[in-house]
Parts: sequence; structure tokens; C-alpha cells
Amino acid sequence: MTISIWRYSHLALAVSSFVFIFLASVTGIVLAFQPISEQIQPYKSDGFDTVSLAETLSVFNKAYPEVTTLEIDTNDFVSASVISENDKNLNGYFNPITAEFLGKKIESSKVFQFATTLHRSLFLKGVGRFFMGLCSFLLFLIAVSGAVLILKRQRSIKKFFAKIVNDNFAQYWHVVLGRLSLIPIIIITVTGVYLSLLKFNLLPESNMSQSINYEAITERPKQDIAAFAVFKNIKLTDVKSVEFPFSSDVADFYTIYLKDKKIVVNQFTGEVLSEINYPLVTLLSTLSLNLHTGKGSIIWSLVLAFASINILFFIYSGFAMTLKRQKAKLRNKLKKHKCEYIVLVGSENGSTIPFANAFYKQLLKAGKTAYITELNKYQTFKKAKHIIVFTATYGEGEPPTNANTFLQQLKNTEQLQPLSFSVVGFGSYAYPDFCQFALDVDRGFTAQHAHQFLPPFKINDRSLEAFNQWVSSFNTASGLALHIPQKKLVAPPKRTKALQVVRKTEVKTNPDNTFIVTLKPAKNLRFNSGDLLAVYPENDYRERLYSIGKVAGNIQLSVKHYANGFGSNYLNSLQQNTVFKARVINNAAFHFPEKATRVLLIANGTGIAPFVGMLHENTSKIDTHLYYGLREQESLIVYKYDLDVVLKNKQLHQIHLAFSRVGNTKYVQNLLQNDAVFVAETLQNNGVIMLCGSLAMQKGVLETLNAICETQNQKPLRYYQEKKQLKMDCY
Ligand SMILES: Cc1cc2nc3c(=O)[nH]c(=O)nc-3n(C[C@H](O)[C@H](O)[C@H](O)COP(=O)(O)O)c2cc1C
Repeated sequence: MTISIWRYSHLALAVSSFVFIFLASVTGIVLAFQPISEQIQPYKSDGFDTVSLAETLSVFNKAYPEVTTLEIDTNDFVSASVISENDKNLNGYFNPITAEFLGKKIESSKVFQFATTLHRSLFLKGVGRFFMGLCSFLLFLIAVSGAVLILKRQRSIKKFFAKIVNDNFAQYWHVVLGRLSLIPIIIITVTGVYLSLLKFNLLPESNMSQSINYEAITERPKQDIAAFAVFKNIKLTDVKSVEFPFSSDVADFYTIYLKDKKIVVNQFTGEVLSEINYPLVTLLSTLSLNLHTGKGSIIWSLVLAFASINILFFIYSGFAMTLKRQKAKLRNKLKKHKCEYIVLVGSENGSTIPFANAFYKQLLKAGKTAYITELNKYQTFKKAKHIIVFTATYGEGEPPTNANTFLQQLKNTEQLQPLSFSVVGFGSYAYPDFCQFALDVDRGFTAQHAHQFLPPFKINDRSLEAFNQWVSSFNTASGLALHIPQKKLVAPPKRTKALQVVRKTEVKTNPDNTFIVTLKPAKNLRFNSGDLLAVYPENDYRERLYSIGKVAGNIQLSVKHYANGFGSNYLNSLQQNTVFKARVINNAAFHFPEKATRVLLIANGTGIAPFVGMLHENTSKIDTHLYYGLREQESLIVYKYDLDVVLKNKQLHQIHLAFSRVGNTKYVQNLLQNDAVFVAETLQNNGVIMLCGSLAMQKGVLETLNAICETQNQKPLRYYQEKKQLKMDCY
């Protein structure tokens, strides 16, 4: 079954039952505190866990002329109904070792009584009970379909509890809390259904009739109850209740209800007259009741309260997500076969849609005929000349649901006019396959011999800045002057954390105008070398990203100062001890490998920053070589201390430098070419190459690496790239 069918089922079940589920959860939270309020009462006696039934019955018989019943509840409180020496009727809790009266039975409070009736039957008796039973069953189905959705999202059972990325508050917590409360919710719902079936007599009848041979009952040999072997062998902890003989007639006896069976015992001789194991239905009923109500366990009651609170949160977050998806509906003004521009959208959770919609509206405003639809609705558009795709990526580089058949459809669909296309990917650096589906779409169009109007463009984390950058390229290429209103797309910086400047080097002292900023997170902050730091110089949507090196628990950035640099001027203006807010972006695809036969780090300029951190973190001393391109020897001064440390500690094996401004101009690719055999061997033996620095350097290095691979290993670089042996973060 596809993910959308599971999602619709999950949603439909939730919509159809949410009022009942809401009431059941609210009352469930209240009722979870009933067992807790009972358990904290002082009626559990010391020694309860070790006393035998013989001892308890013996002291009761001695203390009171008449005892009718004795019960042990789930809180291990012993209650009884007795008549005392002075003919007083005593009903309440007793000490099972001394038979002392401890207090009257706990009356359920009005709040709990009200909540119980509402929870069980909505004050509607049988009809209400039926609906609440049904609601339990529907909640069970919701939990199962939710679990399937998590499985589909995580791609395997093994990864069910794997870390997930916090992309959106409602969605993140819906999944995280859903996983945590799945088992309790399944238990609550299954037991709820069971108790309803029991109430409506829909479970098989249990036959508990006993057969006693009354003729054979004798009063001899008479024994004191304290000496009854059967009672001596029963611990009070195993007893649920005791019915005392009605009179001293030999045909009246003790009936003992244990946890798993009922026994009947001769009141004079202690002989067991009958013994019947409870049927499964009875055992399951007790278990269901205890599990459903939390009776007898404070911890389980708290788990039930937690699960019930979560259900309320699921109602809120589920509807918040649905609303967001609904808001993101695509609406058209023109008929599809009349439009030259077709905007196609791939989106799972709707956040790509406002971008696509804004672009589509601007096309209309610019007087173009435009049509917007989902990628899966791709077909022959009679007048189409330009296709613009905006798509997210999911799973492991896979399409969102509304784009999952697109690549196939693309192959099978012919357009009537020559087509130009542009693809914009929305994704997140937090995933190794950053915007992979957008790249696949771009390749798909190329394979159809369509004209690539703009190269594929990848946007991290819905960056408005990056989007504007793409729109501006589109304007330049098309001659249009689209201007996207920022209002609906602008979001204030999210999830920022306070960072304190602990050190900043001077720009003046460095020939490359580069400075290093060391930042200390105010609170515990999880990050790795290779992650990115988003800085917000004006505290608005505009962000600047810097690659992070983690050194001694601090964030270390290497920044090139530009006279008009938005980000670099801001960072350079920060004084020591200043605290400011920025956001760490997990860049999973660019972390130092945990295991590798060898690692080659290739950088130029400020691209060394993450590598300095990674080398410090290379505690397992993986054979690591650094190829670094810089202007002149002095450019190295700011990194010298750190590099000396890692060289000395064998966390860095060798460093190869290429100076571009002194002597024979050299670039890192020249160094690689010199070590061609070594580089080829590294890839051949499953080593990893990491690249960080300028895009110009990336281009040169990739060409060289490809040539080395082709000549030395007879394989293209792409082969190793697909095996994830090449990691890049260039800008
Ligand atoms: C479960 C999940 C998996 C994701 N997988 C990827 C991925 O493999 N590559 C990527 O670049 N982004 C990935 N993302 C990020 C989304 O593509 C990104 O947040 C996008 O902006 C969501 O757009 P939408 O709200 O329109 O669906 C993933 C997000 C989630 C929630």
C-alpha cells in the first residue's frame, strides 16, 4: 500500500473519531491519577509480602467473632467485613498480621466518579459504552496506521527508532512522541476493546461450577486453622479474596479466590474440597482491567497519563499538519492546455508550495500564461514551452509522494513543442542525499532531450535568500523581471542558539584577509566538524553559512573578510565575550568518516576550517593527509598551532601545501596530480576524499581526480562518488 493511502486512512480515522478520543484522553489523564491517589494511602501493612493466609485467617478468627469476607486489592490493601466483640460492624482496611482495624474504605472522589462515567459511557449508558468501545478500536487502528507511516518514513524496522531531523515542530514531535507512546497506546486500546466486549457479553462464557462430594465431607480430623497445610502454603500476596463459612455446619466452607484459581476448603480439617483454574477469559479480564486503569502501579499509571497527554498532542499536531497541507493547495486561473509555462511541484509537507505558488503568480503578473500542478500530474501540455520544477526530496534521496510516478511518466509522455526546463530542489543538508530527487528530475528531462534552461539549483532548509538568488538567475536568463513578494515566504530565524565569542584573530595580520572566530555555545549544543553555522547579521531571514570546525568543544570558523561582506563584516565586528544567536545546521553528508582505510582532505583558503576540527576529532588516528592550497606561507600562520598539534599527535599524517602567490604558482590539483598513484590507490582501497573550499578549486580538483581515476583505475570518479567515497562542501 502506498504511503498516501496509509496517510489518508490515518487521517480519516482520526477525523471520524477525534471528539470521542479527545474526551477519552482528557478523562483518561484524570483517571490515571486515581490509582496513584489510592496507592499513596497508608494502608499497606509492613510484612504483607511475607505473611501466609493461615496466619491472617487465624488472627482474624481470634480477633473477631464473625468475619464474612476478606479482600486484597491491587494496592495490597487488606479489607474485610467483620463483627467485633461489642457487636459492631466493621468494614474497612485491616492489618493482616494483627487484624487491627486501620480505617474506612477509600471513597472514590466526585471528580473520579464523574471522569469514570464520562470515560466509560459518556453518561449515555449502553449506547455511550458502545461508542467508547468503538473509539478504542479506532484509536487502535490509528496507532497501527501511524506505526506503518513511521516505518515508511524510516524505511526499515531497524531504523524505527533512529534519529529524525527536526524539520517542523508539529511533525517532529508527532513522530517522536508517537514512537514513544505507541506501545502504551496499543495496550490501552486493546484492553479498552476487550473490556467493552466483556461488558456486552461478547466473550465466551466462563464455566466455574465446582463439584463437591457433600456426602464425603467430615469434621475429622479437626485442626486449628493456623495449621491448615493449604493455607500455610498460600502467601497473602497471591490471594484476591476469601469468603468465610456462613455457619459452623460442615457443608459450609472457606472459598479462596487466588490470582489464578479458586479453591474450596473444609473449615474443620483444612482439606481441599475443590480446585478450579480460572479460564483464560477471566485471567485476561483482570489483566485488561489492571493495564487499562493502571490499578496497583504508580509507574504504569504515569505511563498511561503520559500516553493520554500525547494523544491530545497528536490531535493538535495532526490537525496542524493537515491544515498546513490543505493551505498549500494548488489553484489555477487558466486551463492547462492554454499555458506556455508549466510549474510542477513535488512536496510532501507543503512547505515547497508557497515558493512554487509565488513564482507561478509572478509569471501570471508578468503577463505569461502559466499553469501549476503536482509532478505526478505530468502529461502532454499542448502549449507548454517552459517547465519549471520545484521539488523536495524524501527518504534516501527519493521523491515526495505527489511525485513518485513522475520519472516514469516523463519517459512515457511526449510534449508537442520543444521544451526548456529548470529544476529547483528543496532539501536539507541534514540528509546525505541533498536534493537528490531534484537532480534525478533534471537528469530525466535531459534524457528526454529537453533544453536545460538553468542548471539544477539546490536550496537548503527553504532559504529565501537562495530562492531569490535562483529567481534572479531566471530573470537574467529569461529577460523577465519577476519579483517575488517576500511577505508570505519570510520566516524569522528558527532554532537559534546563543554563542559567545571567546577568540577572534585580527584581519590585518593575515595576508588573505582571513580571520578565525572561536565560539562557545552557551548551552549544550550537539554539532560536528563539517556542520554549518547559519549567522543572521540583521536578525531577519538573511543568513550566511560557515563551515564549522569543532575544536576543544568550541565552534571554530575561518572567515574571509570582504569590504562589503554582509556576513564577514558582522562576524568581524563581534568583540570578545559578545553573545549572539546563530543556528547549527547538521550537514550529515560532510562528516569525517568513522571508519576508512585512509582519508585525503583537500581544501583551499577558508575551506580548511572544518578539517582543522575533524583532525582534532581523529582520535582513532585514521591515516589522514591534508592537501591545502593557499596564497603564501604567511597565510598558514593562523592555522599553524592547530596543525602542529594534530601532526604531533599523529591525527594528521602528512601535509602538502600549494602556494598560489609565491614562486611557481601551484594549486592543490597540481599536488594531487603529483601523487596520482597514491590518490588512485586511496580510492581503490575504499579510502575517502573530502573537499572544502571555493567552487573554482572544486572544479579543478574534480577534473584532476577524474583524470587520475580514469588513467590509474580505469573507472570514472562518479563510480567512487556513488560509493560515497567523495564528500564535498564547496561554496
Ligand atoms: C523524512 C524526511 C526525509 C528527508 N530526506 C531528505 C533527503 O534525502 N534529502 C534532502 O535534501 N532533504 C530531505 N528532507 C528535507 C525535505 O526535502 C525538506 O525539508 C523540504 O523543504 C520539505 O519540503 P515539503 O514540505 O514541501 O515536503 C527530508 C525530510 C524529511 C521529513
